Amino acid sequence: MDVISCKGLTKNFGRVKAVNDLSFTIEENRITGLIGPNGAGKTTLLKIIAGFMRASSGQVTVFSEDPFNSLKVSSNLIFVDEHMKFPSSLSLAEILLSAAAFYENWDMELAKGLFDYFSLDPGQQHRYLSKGMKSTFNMIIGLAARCPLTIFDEPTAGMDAGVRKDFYRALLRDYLRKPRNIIFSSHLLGEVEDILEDILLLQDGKKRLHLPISDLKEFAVALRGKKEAVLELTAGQEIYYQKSVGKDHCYIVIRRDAADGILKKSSASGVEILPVKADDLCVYLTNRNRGGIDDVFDRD
Ligand SMILES: Nc1ncnc2c1ncn2[C@@H]1O[C@H](COP(=O)(O)OP(=O)(O)OP(=O)(O)O)[C@@H](O)[C@H]1O
Repeated sequence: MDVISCKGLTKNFGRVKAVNDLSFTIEENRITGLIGPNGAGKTTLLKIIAGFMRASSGQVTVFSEDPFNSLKVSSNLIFVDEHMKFPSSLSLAEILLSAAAFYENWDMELAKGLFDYFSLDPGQQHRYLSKGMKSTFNMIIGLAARCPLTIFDEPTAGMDAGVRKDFYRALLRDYLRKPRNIIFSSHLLGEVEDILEDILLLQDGKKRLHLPISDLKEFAVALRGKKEAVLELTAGQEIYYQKSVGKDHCYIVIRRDAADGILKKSSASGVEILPVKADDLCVYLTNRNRGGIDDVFDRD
């Protein structure tokens, strides 16, 4: 069953198309990573899915309903981001108690376990938490709420590397115990790829890729060797990334399935075939300049 379905979804802000003709479906009980560079449209898409914002055109259904103004969607969803607000008079311990009364599937044991593990102070007020501690507390609410649709929009703002690692592990452990629909947005795939099942890669509001993470890891290959040999082998192929290596060598990334014939010829021409890491590939696919930052310096 599809939990989320979008067809031709578009959101305009004046002349900016934050979400541009987006079509995809998300099946039940998946952890999907929504990945893309700054301004790709991740938050806008998540807000439309959550029903906080109406699309300009196209269709979106969540649990088979239009999420905008839907009680069914809002009561089955939690949206975790750095802007989460709680009543300012409540302490953290009181917020946990109110959350327990509010969320049907709330797991207080999990909430308290994580709360103690991260050494949060029950008497503290949310607004006085440091940035990283605020994100940690919001993440605890997001996990313990055990909502059928759990959306994390860049949830790790301010968290140090150790807390981020613990959070990813906690998310995975809890998901395995209680599978549900989780969408997790991030600029960086590298840190989160081990917990994701699928990835939806956005660029300029458009879908660049939507596939299982295991397929993404096999999606492209790099050819490295003498410039003329690599250019000859990759002639006519769509090049995702290209850089010079030393004076007369180069490194070019192309799609693996386009490279079948090339792979056979490569050893004869002394060209190496290398795997491409999933997070590097996402950066290459969403970078407007095929040579990355080097393009700025290699103009002449
Ligand atoms: N309320 C708004 N009014 C006008 N433009 C907006 C508004 N919200 C978003 N935008 C624009 O829409 C585009 C997509 O923004 P969005 O915040 O969805 O991207 P994002 O992928 O979440 O970015 P980031 O990773 O930097 O948070 C950007 O060009 C942004 O400036």
